[in-house]
Amino acid sequence: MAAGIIVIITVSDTCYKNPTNDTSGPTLVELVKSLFPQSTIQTTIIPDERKIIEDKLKEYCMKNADLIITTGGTGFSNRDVTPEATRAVIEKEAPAISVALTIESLKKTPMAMVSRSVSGICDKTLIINFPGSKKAVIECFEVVKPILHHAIEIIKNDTKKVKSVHDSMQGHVCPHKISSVDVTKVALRPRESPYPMLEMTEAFNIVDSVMKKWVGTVQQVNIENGLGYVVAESLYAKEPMPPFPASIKDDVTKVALRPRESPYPMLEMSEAFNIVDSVMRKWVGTVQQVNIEDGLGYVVAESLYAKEPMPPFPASIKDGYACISSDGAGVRRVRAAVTAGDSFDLPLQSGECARINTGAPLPPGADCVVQVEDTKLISATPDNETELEVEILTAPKPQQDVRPIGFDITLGDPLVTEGAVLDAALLGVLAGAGYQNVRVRTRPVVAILSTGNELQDPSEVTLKPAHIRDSNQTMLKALLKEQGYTSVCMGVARDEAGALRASVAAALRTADVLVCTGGVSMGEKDLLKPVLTQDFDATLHFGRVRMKPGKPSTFASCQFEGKTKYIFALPGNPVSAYVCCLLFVIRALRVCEHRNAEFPRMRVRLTKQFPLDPRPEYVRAVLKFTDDMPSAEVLGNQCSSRLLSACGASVLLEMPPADKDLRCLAAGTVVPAIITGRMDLN
Ligand SMILES: Nc1nc2c(c(=O)[nH]1)N[C@H]1C(S)=C(S)[C@@H](COP(=O)(O)OP(=O)(O)OC[C@H]3O[C@@H](n4cnc5c(N)ncnc54)[C@H](O)[C@@H]3O)O[C@H]1N2
Ligand code: MOO
Ligand SMILES: [Mg+2]
Repeated sequence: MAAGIIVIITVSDTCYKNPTNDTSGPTLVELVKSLFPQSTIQTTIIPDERKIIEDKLKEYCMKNADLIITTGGTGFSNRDVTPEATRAVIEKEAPAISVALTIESLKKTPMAMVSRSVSGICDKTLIINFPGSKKAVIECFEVVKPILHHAIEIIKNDTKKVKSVHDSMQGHVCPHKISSVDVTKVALRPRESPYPMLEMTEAFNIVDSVMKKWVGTVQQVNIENGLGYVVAESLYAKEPMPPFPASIKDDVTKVALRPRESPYPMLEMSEAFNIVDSVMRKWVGTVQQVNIEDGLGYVVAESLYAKEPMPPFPASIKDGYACISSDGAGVRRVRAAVTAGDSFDLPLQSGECARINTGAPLPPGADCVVQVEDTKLISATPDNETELEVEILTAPKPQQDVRPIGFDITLGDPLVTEGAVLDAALLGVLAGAGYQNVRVRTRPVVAILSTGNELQDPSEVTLKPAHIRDSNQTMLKALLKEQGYTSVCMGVARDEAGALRASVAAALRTADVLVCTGGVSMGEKDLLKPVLTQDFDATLHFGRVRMKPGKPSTFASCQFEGKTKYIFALPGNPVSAYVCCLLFVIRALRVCEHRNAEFPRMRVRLTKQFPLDPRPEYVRAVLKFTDDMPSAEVLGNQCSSRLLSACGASVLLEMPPADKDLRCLAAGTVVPAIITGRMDLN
């Protein structure tokens, strides 16, 4: 066997702190040396940290080590995580090795039962876990010794096909076919692609296994900028939430004069939606110009047409030879070469061809392209740098493998029509068509305001008695961003008429649409509705909706400094704010842009039974796509204060209200789901 790299990793907190404690590592080195005298043996000592173990294993797999033997961290204690780290790195498990180790070790000691060794293969590397003691290492090595050479040999041989693809992906040429080809010798280039044609599944597996070895690190982001990142640590509640017992209903005993019934009629959802639509439709948007770099998600306000055809010249679809089709099959003189970006003016004559590349313009006179695979080299210059004659093996048809002028886009074709939403492909089309700027419909400026005497800034470490941190501003800003809208945060207003008045005025000065949370229900500190009506002369379009969560949802508009402003005063409970922002605010913003305001819906199957509320309920859930119909897993307790119930949600299940005949939906019931989030969050 060719000499390779063999790695011994000692996994142990104590040896890491003091390497002189390591006896099993050096013992293993001696054993390995005697079996693989030609190999390079590398050793390292690392602590019992899963991420560090994984990264070390990946690092040596990347270096194409033949064998990695770990010693330590296989037991039952909390810190023993070597098997878990190994399992995360290997692509194929080799369970028989671990079984053999266990059987043989059990003959010596029942303690073998508390070793959880894992063995397996990652690409070209065999990884085996040994326990941590010197004695165990000697015994285990005896067990695997007879198979090591053979196992390593098989793993190496089996990877030929994969290796050629790995190499080509890494910019190396495929070794067994064209490693000797000098790219300047055009005449010697292969007439068949040397790269094996993989099936999609093979390609996916290779991408996965190569990318799995990417050794990422961990970085810290501020929660303001965290949207979409994958969390690298588990975080735990430092305080209970709420930190004090909170009454579900306000204490009504002390404030003699407030109404005992809400004066706001309870609207049905359909009525509330109709009101949002009809009020927001009156928003008079204008048109603004954006650079295509910033255009993603905007609604186009003008139709744009192609100013040039695409391609602007007849272009080759293949790497091959531009020919005259009426010449038929047979030998041609290779008159010249045209690569992409070149132009070529001299017309081809009968009996001639020009070497041509994909995307290059056809020379005048040529009317077809013959791909290189369908040709044979007849003669070349002695240095092989130029082809002189090639044989066209099959008679070409006119226009074969040619994209004529305007094939993709004809001059004057509509590229984008008014009302389209700019996505990645459209922006690419505009870039390709020479449009740098595009006129789009303006969007209302959105401001977010939290209200509540109990709220502290999220950055504050210590909570004052009876206080909580403001989660709504951060959440709503990110939620709007997820849905494609920007917003500005206006801070927290105290539950006092003067403070609310000042904060609302500041927000309305900045924004067209104000989204505020809290202070809209029945408590004596719920002052937002009276402040809006009395101080801003606002029209309350609705103040209560039959929905859960979100019952006291409020929508108002007013004139402020000569402009119409719109206020969504959402309930303070974080989940109510989350759901109502999706259902009302996003809807309103889409109406302003004259877009389809409805989220798409799909039918999904409940995995568990669900008790119904008297109000129609919007239940946060994730979807699993294991069956014909997606199944919906409800994200735990749906209390409107528990924002964890919205974490990772991709849908809001539309649950019907309970009635006397139907109080609970059985598992398996099909319900409509409003698609509000991404389906691929883990
Ligand atoms: N007597 C009644 N009491 C309540 C009713 C009712 O019909 N009759 N409705 C309940 C419902 S339903 C909801 S929802 C809430 C809505 O309350 P408000 O909109 O008045 O909001 P607040 O009272 O200010 O706060 C409610 C809850 O949310 C917490 N909160 C507020 N803002 C934030 C924030 N920015 N970040 C995190 N948490 C926040 C606040 O501390 C409260 O716990 O009213 C019920 N009461
Ligand atoms: O409507 Mo509230 O949002 O049920 O908790
Ligand atoms: Mg309240």
